[in-house]
Amino acid sequence: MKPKVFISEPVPQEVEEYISKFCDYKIWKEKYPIPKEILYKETKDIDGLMTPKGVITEEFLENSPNLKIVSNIAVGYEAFDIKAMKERKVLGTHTPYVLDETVADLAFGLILMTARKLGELDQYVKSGKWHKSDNQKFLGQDVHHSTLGMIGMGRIGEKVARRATFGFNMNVLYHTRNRRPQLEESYGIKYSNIESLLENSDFVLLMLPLTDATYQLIGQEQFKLMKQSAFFINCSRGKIVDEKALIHALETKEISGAGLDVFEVEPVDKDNPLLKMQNVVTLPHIGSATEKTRFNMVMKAAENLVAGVTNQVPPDVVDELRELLEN
Ligand SMILES: NC(=O)C1=CN([C@@H]2O[C@H](COP(=O)(O)OP(=O)(O)OC[C@H]3O[C@@H](n4cnc5c(N)ncnc54)[C@H](OP(=O)(O)O)[C@@H]3O)[C@@H](O)[C@H]2O)C=CC1
Ligand SMILES: O=CC(=O)O
Repeated sequence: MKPKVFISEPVPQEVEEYISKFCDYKIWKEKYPIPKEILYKETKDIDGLMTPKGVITEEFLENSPNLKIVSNIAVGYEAFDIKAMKERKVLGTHTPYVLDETVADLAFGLILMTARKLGELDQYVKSGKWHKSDNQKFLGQDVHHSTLGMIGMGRIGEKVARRATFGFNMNVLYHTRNRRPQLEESYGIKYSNIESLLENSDFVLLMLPLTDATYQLIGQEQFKLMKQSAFFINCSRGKIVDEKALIHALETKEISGAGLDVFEVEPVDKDNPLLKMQNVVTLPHIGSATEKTRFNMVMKAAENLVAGVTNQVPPDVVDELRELLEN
C-alpha cells in the first residue's frame, strides 16, 4: 500500500505526477487557504503533509497521529512547533538554496526602489504630473559606493552581499551570531555589532529567520540609531520588526524610507499607515516569486515529502529536527 499524503495547495502537473508514483495523494485545489476544518478532516490518517505555511501545532499533530513528515514549501519555518514535532517524532523539511538568488534579486530591487524613488516616480509619471524635467522631487540617493548593513548573512544574505560588493561597489557590514571569515575574505564584508551597523549604514537589510531571539529585534531604540538618510529594507519576516516603531520612525523622519516585502500581519491590513507613505515600497511577500524558482521550491518540497514517507532521509530536514534522524 502506498503512503497517504495531503497537499494543501495546487502544484504543477509535473510535481503531482512525481508524487503520484510513490504516494496516494489528495490536493486542495479550491480557494487559498484551505479552511481549518477541511484540513483537519483530510489529514486525519495521512503519513505526510506538503504545505506552503507549515502551521504545525500540538493540536494538528494530535489530529494526525500517523504523520511522519511535514514538508514546508518555504525556507522560513517559524510556524513549526518544534517541541511538539520532536516529541511526536515528526520530521519537518523546508526549501533552502533553490530560492537564494531570486530572493537576493528582490532585496536589491527594494534597495533600488527606495533609494531612487522608483515606485513613487512611476506613479508620478502615470498620473500625468510630469510637466517639467528638472524637479527636486526626482532626486534620490546613490546605491553604488554606499554602505549596506545586513543583519543575517546566511544562504540568501551571501548572495545579496555578492551583488552589493561586486555589482555595486558597496561597503557591506554584517551582523550574525557566528562570524563568516571566508565571506569576509572573499567579499571584503566586515563584521559589526548591531549598534554600529545601524549607525553606519545607508541601507539596513534584514535577512534572518523569525525565532524567539529575533522577534521584534528591531524597534524604537534601533531606529533611533539609524542615519536620518538611511533606508530600512525587510525581506525576512515582518515580526522581526516592531511595526509600530517603524511607522513612528518614518512619520518622525528618523529614517528616510523603507522597502518591505513582509509585514507583521499578512496580507497587510488595508488601513496600515505604511500603505499611505510615499517613501515606503510595499510588496506582497514575493521574495521567491518567479515561475522557475517557485517550481523548484515545490519540486524540492515534493522530494522531501516522498523521502519522508518512504523511509528515506529527506535532504532538507530543518536543523532543529535533525536529531530525529539519529533514532
Ligand atoms: N521574503 C521572502 O519571500 C523570503 C523570506 N525568507 C526569509 O529569509 C530568512 C533567511 O533565509 P536564509 O538566508 O535561507 O537563512 P539562513 O539560515 O541561511 O541564514 C540565516 C542568517 O541569519 C542569522 N541569524 C539567525 N539568528 C540570528 C540572530 N538571533 N541574530 C543575528 N543573526 C541571526 C544566521 O547566522 P547565525 O546563525 O550565525 O546567527 C544566518 O546568517 C528565512 O528564514 C525566511 O524567513 C526566505 C525566503 C524568501
Ligand atoms: O518567505 C518565504 C520563504 O521561503 O520563507
